[in-house]
Amino acid sequence: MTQDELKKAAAWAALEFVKENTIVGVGTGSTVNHFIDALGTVKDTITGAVSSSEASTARLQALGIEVFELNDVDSLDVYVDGADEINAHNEMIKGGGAALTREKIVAAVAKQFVCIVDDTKLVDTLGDFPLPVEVIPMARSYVARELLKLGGDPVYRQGVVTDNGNVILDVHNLSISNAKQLETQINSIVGVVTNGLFAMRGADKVIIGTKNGPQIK
Ligand SMILES: O=C[C@H](O)[C@H](O)[C@H](O)COP(=O)(O)O
Repeated sequence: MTQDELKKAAAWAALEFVKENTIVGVGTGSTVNHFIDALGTVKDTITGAVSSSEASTARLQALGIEVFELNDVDSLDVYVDGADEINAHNEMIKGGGAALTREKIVAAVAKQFVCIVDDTKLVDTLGDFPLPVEVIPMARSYVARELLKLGGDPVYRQGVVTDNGNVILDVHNLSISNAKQLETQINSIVGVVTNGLFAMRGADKVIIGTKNGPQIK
């Protein structure tokens, strides 16, 4: 099976966590795109979706799924999203597609975070994937200097502007032994909007696409 087929298998398996007559929290990325396709097949049984990016919103609406503003929704039963890396504690690096901040906000509202990944995303230690940090544009150089002090090598993601009008620094060469601590530490740098560590609020369930079929843990 190709990596994309593994992503698709994990994404479709997430339908089992979607309850009738609810609003579903929807993440961003190539794995989630398969989930949106799956959601399209049950669109008449759900109330709609809250989206974590302009890209996912466009895809949901193209399938005729109503997209609600998060501010108009009190709670979400489930949030389904992919990850760039995930460890055995269900802590993740996300933001490869620059959608990390809205993803973290929608995830915070959801009762359950279901992470959908192919098995190449499983790691022992987070940090091989460069950690995305969303930064207010005028703070970019200052934040980069502070990230250097933490032992990382920040690289400006040229040409990328987030849905919130900000920029991304990708921090290379981090070997992350305490993800919760680093998440908090980076978020406390002035000018950082948020970083792509999802450790304080990790995944509750993980669906892994494997060649033997989707595994849920
Ligand atoms: O900003 C993007 C998101 O965090 C994605 O969920 C993450 O990058 C995984 O994306 P993909 O499913 O395309 O590997």
